This record gives sequence, structure tokens and C-alpha cells, in this order.
Amino acid sequence: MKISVVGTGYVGLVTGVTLSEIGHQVICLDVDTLKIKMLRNGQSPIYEPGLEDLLRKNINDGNIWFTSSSTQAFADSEVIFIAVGTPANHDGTANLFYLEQAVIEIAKNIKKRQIIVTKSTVPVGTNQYIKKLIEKYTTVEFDIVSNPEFLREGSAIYDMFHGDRIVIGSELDEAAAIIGQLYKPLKIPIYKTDIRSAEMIKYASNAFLATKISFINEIANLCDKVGANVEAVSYGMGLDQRIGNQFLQAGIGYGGSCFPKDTKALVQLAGNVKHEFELLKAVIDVNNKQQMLLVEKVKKRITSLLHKNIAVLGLSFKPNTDDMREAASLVIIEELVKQGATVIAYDPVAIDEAKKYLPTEVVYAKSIETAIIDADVVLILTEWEEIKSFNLHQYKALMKKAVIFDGRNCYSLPEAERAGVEYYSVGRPLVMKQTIDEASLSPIYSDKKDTTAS
Ligand SMILES: NC(=O)c1ccc[n+]([C@@H]2O[C@H](COP(=O)([O-])OP(=O)(O)OC[C@H]3O[C@@H](n4cnc5c(N)ncnc54)[C@H](O)[C@@H]3O)[C@@H](O)[C@H]2O)c1
Ligand SMILES: O=c1ccn([C@@H]2O[C@H](COP(=O)(O)OP(=O)(O)O[C@H]3O[C@H](CO)[C@@H](O)[C@H](O)[C@H]3O)[C@@H](O)[C@H]2O)c(=O)[nH]1
Repeated sequence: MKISVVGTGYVGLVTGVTLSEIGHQVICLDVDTLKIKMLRNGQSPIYEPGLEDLLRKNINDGNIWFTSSSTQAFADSEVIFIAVGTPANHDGTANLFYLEQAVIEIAKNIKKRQIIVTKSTVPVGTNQYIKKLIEKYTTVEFDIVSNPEFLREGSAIYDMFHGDRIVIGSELDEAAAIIGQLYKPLKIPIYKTDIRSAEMIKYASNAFLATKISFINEIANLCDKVGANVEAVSYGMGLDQRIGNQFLQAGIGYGGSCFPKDTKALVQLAGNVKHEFELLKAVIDVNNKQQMLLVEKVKKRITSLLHKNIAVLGLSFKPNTDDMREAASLVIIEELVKQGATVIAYDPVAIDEAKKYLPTEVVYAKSIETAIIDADVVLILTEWEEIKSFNLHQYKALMKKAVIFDGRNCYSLPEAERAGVEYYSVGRPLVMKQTIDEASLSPIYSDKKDTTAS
């Protein structure tokens, strides 16, 4: 099938490349001419495992092209996917500016009947609005399909080929059938429904996952106070198949380009129809507080942050991506700098991206080792494999005093105990800095009240 994809960001590019891989002829359009130039040269503008290889393969096989010309993009297409950004406005509502621009370009340039598929995450009712907007600019016939995307950054290619479901919202069975056919080689279960329900499935799914995270983070905070271990608790909860074991990883809260904006947009959407979504508002509040909790723990331990050297390991909002949008590191580092700390940051891939967002005072290190030498305290903010597998004894060897605040529970408590570091994690008992000899004499977990003195 001849397919156009509008927007070559995380969703558009991964969708375009995947569709080209399963046998379609794909042309991708973007207003960002620099991106188009890179893509034509087989370079991915984003870090996403496996993406660049698949991109090059399909460029070489003549299955995928890139353009910044709308005329060229829609000249031949049968199906058009819209995958432009829908970021949050200041009030939390979804900003539909890019979508409107894309839709107008489509309407002005289509010459024959098309199926126009919205992949961008959009508030309920938006596809209806898109239909009206297109009708203003063209008399060419078209169908509208809502096809929300569920891929995760960092595993986007894997998710495209192994998704749990493909949701197709349509008013017309024929249009839904064509889109279903287009995805058939992926062998992923397809769920067809009406357009408004499809739009809502996307927001409801993200809101539910965000709720699981805020819930387990509240349980973790409670575990901290009553001496339980959240890891054991989430494992025990997850054994119940009705609960499931995913998205119960306690930490410093959710970030990224989706959960923060989509939860806010759903609260606003509810507000528009005079519905107070109290549960979701609480989920958002818990998340905002969770990011700052780690800084509060550090302050409790070292009293003042002024002139302290703080090494931050991991900057991206999750591992295997260079995406810094709404990363917890942004909020945490800004606060550390505000309080006078010297921040030395390390991330395996996100440093260039991070520089665009972080305060200019931040110093960047080329390795974990150089970041932690002379640090008073280490903060782990992203669970990159390189960070998780970094030998704990190295902290002991390289730091003046190995004090680690792990916002992602990367290490097991016995490992920390064996390394003799002072190890604070989320919802798990504290491991105090001590020698192995001392450990054999005294209990390893000390009461939190004892930890404020340095
Ligand atoms: N990032 C994710 O993991 C993810 C997953 C599922 C759904 N979504 C949703 O998919 C949509 C896209 O997200 P993203 O992360 O890929 O965004 P992105 O910011 O990475 O990419 C959007 C791209 O669209 C381009 N663009 C903007 N206006 C355009 C226009 N008029 N014509 C052509 N190109 C235009 C931009 O230049 C940019 O390259 C959003 O609605 C998002 O909520 C994102
Ligand atoms: O148990 C968990 C799971 C995730 N997170 C955090 O939650 C955020 C989001 O993680 P994840 O969902 O893995 O990444 P995203 O790429 O943001 O993907 C989400 O957002 C996308 C955009 O809408 C959806 O398509 C995906 O289905 C949905 O998982 C990250 O900050 C994670 O650190 C936790 O704190 N604990």
C-alpha cells in the first residue's frame, strides 16, 4: 500500500520504518528540514535501539522516502498517518496547533480519495473536528480513522512488532478493514471500535499506567515509614494476576513526553464536561511530590547543599532513550543548583539533549568514574544498564565517603551491604555505610532517625 506519514518524531518515524519493513511504500513528511536531511542520509535524529539499522535497510531497498514537500508527500498516497506532536498547553489542555497545520496541508494537497489516520494522541472529539476542518479545504472524498499508538520509547521498534493490540476507531467498516489489512503482517490482535472510544482508550490507558506508578510510589513512601520493603510488596502484589506485575516499580515518579501531558489533558477533558477527575488529579500530585522527595532525603542527610559536589547518574526520563521531555532529572537538578550545589552529571546518551534543558552551571562527565570522583553524594536518576551494572565497590574506592541515593532501586540491598556503602533507595530500608566486620556485629538496617548526622 502507498502510505504517507506526517511527522517524523518518535511515533512517525518508527511507524514509517515499520510499515516500510512489512512491505508498504512509505513517504514521510516533516516541516523540520534538518531532520529530513539527516533521514535521507540514513541517520536517525533520535536515539532508539534498532531504528537506524531498519531505516537504512529500507532506504536501500527503496521502501521509504523522506520529504519536506506536502505536494510530493500526498501525490500518490492511499493512506495518510498523522503523527505530529500534541504537547501540553500551559493550562494542561492538548495543544492542537501542529495537528491543525498538518490537517490543513493534507486537505490542500490530496487529489484522490484517502483514509486519514490519526496516530497522534488527541482529546475525544478531535477526529470529528479534523473531519470538519478538512471539508473546509477540499471536496475530495476521504475517511477518518483513529489509530492511537502505544509504543514506549527505548523499545519502540520492539513494541511495534510485538504490541498487545492495535486499536482502530472508525465510522466506516470498509476504512477500518483497510487499516486492519495494512497491519496484518504484524500479527497483532486488532480491536475495532468507534472513533470516540478509540481516542479515549489512549488517554485511559496512559492514565491507568500512571495511576499504578503513583500508587506504588505512595506504598513505597509508606514502606519507608513502617520498615517494609516495596520491592517485596510489589512482587507479592504482582503475583495476583488481577493486579499484574508490571508498572509497579517504585522510584522518583513518571516522566517523558506522554504520561505527564496525557494525564493533565484527561483532567482538562473531564473538566470540559463538568466532571472532576479527582483520582487522576491525586495521581499527578503524588508524582510531582515524588520527584522532590529524593532531594529532601539528601538534604536531611547532608543538611546543606551549598558548595556540595553532587554526582547525578542518568538524565533521560527512562533508559535507552535520549528524550529529556519531563525527565525527573530536570526538576531535581534545577533544585540542587538553586540550593547552591555543584552538579556533575553523566548519562550514556542524553548529554547533548540534556544541555538544551539543564541550567548552564551543570558540569558534564564522560564516564561514571569521572562523575563520582570527589562527589559528596551520588544520585541515581535513570536505571541505564551501564549504571545498574556499575560495581558498587567502585563508589567506595572513588568517593571520599560513598553515600548513594538511588531513585530507581538499581542495586539489591545485600549488594549494597556487601560493598559497605551508605545506600538510600525508594521504599526500601536504608543500608548504612560500614565495614564488613562492623556488619557482622551490628544490625545492617538502621533506623532512619539515626541517619541525619553525617
Ligand atoms: N513519543 C512517544 O513515545 C509516543 C507514543 C505514543 C503516542 N505518542 C503521541 O504521538 C504524537 C507524536 O509524538 P512524538 O513523540 O512522535 O512527537 P515528536 O515531537 O517527537 O515529533 C513530532 C514531529 O512532527 C513534526 N511536525 C510538526 N508539525 C508538522 C507538520 N505540520 N507537518 C509535518 N511535520 C510536522 C515535527 O517537526 C516533529 O518532527 C503525540 O501526539 C504523542 O502524544 C507519542
Ligand atoms: O513501574 C514503572 C514503570 C514506569 N515508570 C516511569 O514511567 C515513565 C514512563 O515509562 P514508560 O511507560 O516505560 O515509557 P513511555 O515511552 O513514556 O511510554 C508510555 O507513554 C507512551 C506515550 O503515550 C505510550 O505509548 C506507552 O504505552 C506508555 O508506556 C518513565 O519515567 C518511567 O521511569 C516508573 O516509574 N515505574
